[in-house]
Formats: sequence, structure tokens, C-alpha cells
Amino acid sequence: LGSKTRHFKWEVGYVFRSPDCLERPVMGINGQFPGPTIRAEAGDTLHVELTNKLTTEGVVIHWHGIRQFGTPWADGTASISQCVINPEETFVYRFKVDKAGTYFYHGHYGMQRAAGLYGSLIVDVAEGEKEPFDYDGEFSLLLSDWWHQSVQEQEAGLSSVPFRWIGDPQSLLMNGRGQYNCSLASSFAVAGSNVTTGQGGPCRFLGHEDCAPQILSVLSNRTYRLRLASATSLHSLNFAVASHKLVVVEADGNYVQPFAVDDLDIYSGESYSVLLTTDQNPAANYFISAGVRGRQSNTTQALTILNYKPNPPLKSPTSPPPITPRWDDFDRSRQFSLKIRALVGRSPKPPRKSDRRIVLLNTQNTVDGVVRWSINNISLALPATPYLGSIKYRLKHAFDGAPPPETFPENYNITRPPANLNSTIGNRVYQLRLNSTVDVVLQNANAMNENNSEIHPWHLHGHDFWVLGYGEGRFAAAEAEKHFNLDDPPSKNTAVVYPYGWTAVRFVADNPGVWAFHCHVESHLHMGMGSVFAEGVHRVGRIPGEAIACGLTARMKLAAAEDEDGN
Ligand SMILES: O=C1O[C@H]([C@@H](O)CO)C(O)=C1O
Repeated sequence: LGSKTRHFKWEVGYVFRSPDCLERPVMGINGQFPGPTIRAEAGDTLHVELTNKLTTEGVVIHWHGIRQFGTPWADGTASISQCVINPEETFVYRFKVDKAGTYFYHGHYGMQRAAGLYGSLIVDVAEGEKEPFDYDGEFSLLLSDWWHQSVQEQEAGLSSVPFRWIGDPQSLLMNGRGQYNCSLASSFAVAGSNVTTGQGGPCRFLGHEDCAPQILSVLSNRTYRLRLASATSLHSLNFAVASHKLVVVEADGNYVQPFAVDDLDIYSGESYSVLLTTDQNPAANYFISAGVRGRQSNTTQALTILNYKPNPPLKSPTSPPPITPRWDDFDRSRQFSLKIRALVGRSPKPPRKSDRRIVLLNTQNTVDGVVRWSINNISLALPATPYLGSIKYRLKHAFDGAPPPETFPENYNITRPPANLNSTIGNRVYQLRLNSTVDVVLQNANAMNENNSEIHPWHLHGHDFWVLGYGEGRFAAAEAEKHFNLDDPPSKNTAVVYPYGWTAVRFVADNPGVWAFHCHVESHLHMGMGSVFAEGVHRVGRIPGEAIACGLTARMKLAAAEDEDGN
């Protein structure tokens, strides 16, 4: 049935843009920031020919939420699935989008996501298929956070002694548009007249600037699908539309049992679809907001306007923007997380039992004085040779072949800063038996400073997992298992781990390849907060030469070529 190959020719390069009204170099694609939106139908093949026009940096692009069945080399993870694409090189990402949903793509090398390398990827149901809900129109809002400091400076700070944390972003963006240091003050006037005042300057909601928000123009008494995805580098966000309920229908490309909320939390790496019915006073416009949750922050909300036609878009909302819930009201966040249930019949069910349980302790500590994040006391530093090639071709010395720890010591106290700060750098891999069912428990702990445990949204490549449960304190298997949701757990690719808590997920290791599993806070991954899973790599088909033309796999190819020449 009508599945197509969709061709794209992309060039990645820096462009000058003013995402929050202040001009900065931004990483763009074909001169666009955010990158072009890809729209496809389930079953289509995407063929993205990516040329690196960054003159002094490598690049890769990860297709977040796309499982890459049969094409693990197209996952776009530097040092895991492929060699980085060097300046002037072209790499072809060719893969199938097999499941309808709201996705995005982003850089997965160093911290290039924070430089602006991201865009939306929307997969519609295949021709003749139907979504389990109806709507009259739709909008996509890709959420992100934005720093004025360059990514190079951020990365340098993170690996410096003393440590220099990246701090708060200057702005939050929706579809790459935000406002730095503007204030609505006591007036909600938004204005073509730029009348708003406050400590900051006026908010420039209308005009042709890069930072003027995309206004959502709607008709009264209709239902709209809002597709939300969070590409933030750091922040968890709360999204709301003033005076309107939102009905959640999709999470991470999977249908959920619909439920209505006033607002929703969205963590970095997550996506949702919500239905909004335009049932409010049609004489008014309304604010749409995204504000910071989960970390103390001074970054102001990203705002845009829900414009009921035929009101002019410049007509000021008569009510203020939604109030973002308190950043540390984690009970509220947990309540929201627990509402997310699979839409039974339209979302797969988990196996009742797992074959293996891996417990991953998340800690902040130091290696040679440098602040790092570690998993079971190993802080991930990726090898020079991408795992996919080195494992398939059984190259010794490409990485540490010892199995990483299955759990952490009984006597580790998760409520206190680490007693011993020292961690080690490593690059070991969890080898999963093909088609086995694996449980992973993510165990949070106190960070290096007293009374602080941070939020971590964990993202799995190559699979969806079922979120079986969340708990507070230290994971205790016997008790926890009693409360696992095996009836309608949501399938997701990203799940949050709350401060001092644990999150249990289950997945089937049914996708031959090597897959990253990591905290989606970009600086945390950069500081080592990730692990690597490999399964059935011997079953992986021929890896395109460009994906392995570096490190030891390049040497192997060269040696083979020399043999053929009879040298
Ligand atoms: O990794 C991090 O480092 C800082 C802080 O823990 C130490 O400065 C912070 O907020 C992080 O998320």
C-alpha cells in the first residue's frame, strides 16, 4: 500500500539568527532553524542525504523515537551507531518510519543539540488507517531551551576544574522562537504597538523578527491536535493553554488512554499529542505557555497566543498567562506521570515476566577532580571506534569488553552525597540476549551537594519500553514488583526518574544493534550519564562503509584492501 521513499538533501551549517531577539550563531539545516519539519506516513522510507557544512566540527543526527529496525547504523549516535560525518562529507540516513506519532530529530554528538540542531518529525498514519481520535486541525510545537553562551564554552566549562556549570538557559523557545528578558508586567498587552513594559523590555509578539512567536490561529468550537515535543538541553517544562483543558492522547509515538488535564509536564526527550477544544469565549485570545519545572530557575516562560479567529492576532489576551506549577512540586508531577496509561488494543502489552534485571544507580561524582555523572560508578566516555562496527567485526581493544555491573552495592546510601567521590571513566557495554525481556531499574540518589537529587529523563534508543512503575527511595524488588503495572503500562522511549526515586522499565531486546540508553539532559550525558546496550549484533546486515570509516573499523577495511592488492 502506497508507502513512499521521501528524499531530503540537507546541509548543516551555522546561520545567524535571533531565536530570542538576540542575534547569535545557530546551527541550522539548509539555512533554517529549527531544521525543516519532516512529514511522512507510517511505512515510508526516509532518505536524508546529510552534508556537513560545519567547517571544523563533525556532526550526526539522531531520529528520536524511530526504532531503526534493520538499520541500526542510521540511528545517528556518534561513536555508537556510526562515525561522525566530517566537514564536507555526506552521509545518507535511510530508514523506515514504521509507526505514526510525534517525533523529532536532533544532533547527537557533543552538545550540538544545544547549538540548535533539531527539528520536528511527524509521522501520520498510513493511508487507509485511522487514529483513535478525531480533530479538525493541528499544530506542532517543538520546545527547547536556549543559551547565549556558545556550546564550545559550555562544554569547556563542564570539563574544567573548578567545574563551571552551564547554569540556566536565557530563554525557552517554541519552534525556535522565544523572548529574552521581556516582561508582560501588570499588563497583558502584547501589541503590534510593543507596549508592554516591566523590568525587561517589551515582548515582541508580532512582527517579522525571528523571535516573534508562531501564533496558533483557530476557529471556535473545533478540536485541534497540538503535537508537543521537548528537545530541551536541560529543563523539564510545564505546558498549558489558559482557560482550556488538554486531552492527552499520545505519548512518545504511542496512543494513551485519553485523559484531561489543565497542564502537562514534559521532560526532555518526550513527546505528546493533546487535543484542545476551542470552547471558550471566542471574543478573546489566550496565552499558551511553557515554563520551567523540576529545577529552580529564573528562566521566564515561553509564550505564544491562541488566536480565536476572526479576532486579530494582536488582540491582547484579557487573562494572564497560565501559572507554571511550583518547580519542586514533585507530587504533582508524579500524579501526572501515573495518569499516562496505554490505550489498550492500540498499544502493545508487556511480557508478564522478565529474563533479566539491570539496576542502574545514577550518581554525581568526580574523576580526577572533574565533575561527572556515573552509572554504577562508571562514567561513560565513548570510544573512538563506534560500537556497532567494532562488535560486529569482533575487534579487540575497541572498548573495555568486561561486563558492566548489574547493580550497585547494598550499602550505598542514596540519601547522602557519595561517601567516596571517586568514579572511573569507562565504555563497557551491556550485552543483551536477542529477544530476551529486560527490566531496567533507574535508581536516583543524592548528588554531590547535600540535600539535592536531580531529575533525569532517561531515553532508550532502538526500542520503546513499558514504564512499569515509579517509586520513592531505594528500589526494593519484592515490594516494588507487587505494584508494577503489567495491565496498561504506557509504551514510551523516555521516562523520568524523580529525585531520590526509582523508575522501572521493561523492554524486549528484539532489535539487532547497539543502542544508547542515557539521561536526556544533554550536559549530563556529556558528563558521562549513559549506558550502552548491544543485542544480536551478529544479525546486523551489511553496515554502510561510511558508518564505519573511522577508528579500528577503518584500519580493518584498509588491511583487507591491502590484502586484496596482494601487499
Ligand atoms: O550536573 C550538574 O551540576 C550542577 C550542580 O549539581 C553542581 O554545580 C547541576 O545543577 C547539575 O545538573
